[in-house]
Amino acid sequence: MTDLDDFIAGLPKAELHMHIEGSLEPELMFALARRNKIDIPFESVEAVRAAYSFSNLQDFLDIYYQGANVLREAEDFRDLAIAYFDRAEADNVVHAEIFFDPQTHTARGISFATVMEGLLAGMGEAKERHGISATLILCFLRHLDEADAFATLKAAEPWLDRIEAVGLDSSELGHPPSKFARVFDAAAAFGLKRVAHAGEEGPPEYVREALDILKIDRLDHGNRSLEDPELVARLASSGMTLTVCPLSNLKLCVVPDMADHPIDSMLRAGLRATINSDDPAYFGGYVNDNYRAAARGRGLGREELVTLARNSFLGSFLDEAEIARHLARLDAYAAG
Ligand code: HPA
Ligand SMILES: [Zn+2]
Repeated sequence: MTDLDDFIAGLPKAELHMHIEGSLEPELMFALARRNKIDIPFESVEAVRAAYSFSNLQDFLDIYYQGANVLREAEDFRDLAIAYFDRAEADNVVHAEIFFDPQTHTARGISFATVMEGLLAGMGEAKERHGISATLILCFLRHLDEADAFATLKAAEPWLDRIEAVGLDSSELGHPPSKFARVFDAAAAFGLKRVAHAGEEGPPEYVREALDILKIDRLDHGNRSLEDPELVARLASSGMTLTVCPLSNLKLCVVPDMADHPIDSMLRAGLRATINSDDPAYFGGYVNDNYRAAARGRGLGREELVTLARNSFLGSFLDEAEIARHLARLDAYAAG
């Protein structure tokens, strides 16, 4: 490990863009398949990993939804969450705002309650064991229709005190944010915060829709905003947080090479960019791997790394006092 790797390892950070179903490692996939007596179309853990070669977002999503099929019981969701938090603790993640995709499970006959009970149990144990605070972001699958999203919001009603925000994920192209205008309005009326994936593969116009129509509090990915200088200026002046995912961008061919990643351009443009792992089991690394890959690819130094970690707290949905507490720790670390 280099000095910079060590510095990244010790940096206190929040993770704001991580799909819990995307943290399902092949080893756990096999263990759950065995426990639940489910056939999976792979011979070995190595064969699963070998299948993780993607040329775009849809390529990945097809295999990601297939992987989630082993998740059946509340205990499975708990085990999944615990595995993520154990790994996150090793990366000095002190706070995590986690996406989950209820429709991936309810469509298979798994109840909303089963998913919630399992995830909440894992989050409770993470708090106890590691002191990691965590909240949940319910993502609507944008390839499904508005009625399905509304049914999901309805199923979430008994759990709203344990859900921080709604989000929007899955196949972006052809499914603009405006498709979910009324669902996001309804979520806002429940007092939920709003985030959306936009500008990963979709055009800058989708980012504008997410801002103007969904009234998002945070932008997931947002890479293609950079094609539109006026949009960049707007995102910068409004202090919008972008949850950027470097290894995901590389694996899904959003960037051709880490040397071409725009993370430092984003910072120079005044954007509040953060670094996150997206789907760590599928993209070859957890959050510190993402910091390291970006640092190597773009020659980031300590100052930029501290800014990225600072942004992760500033962009979180924690209250001001908690943010101040985390920033004081971060400043103490950065001062050596
Ligand atoms: O990066 C992503 N984009 C869209 N949907 C997703 N679902 C999991 N990860 C992603
Ligand atoms: Zn994502």
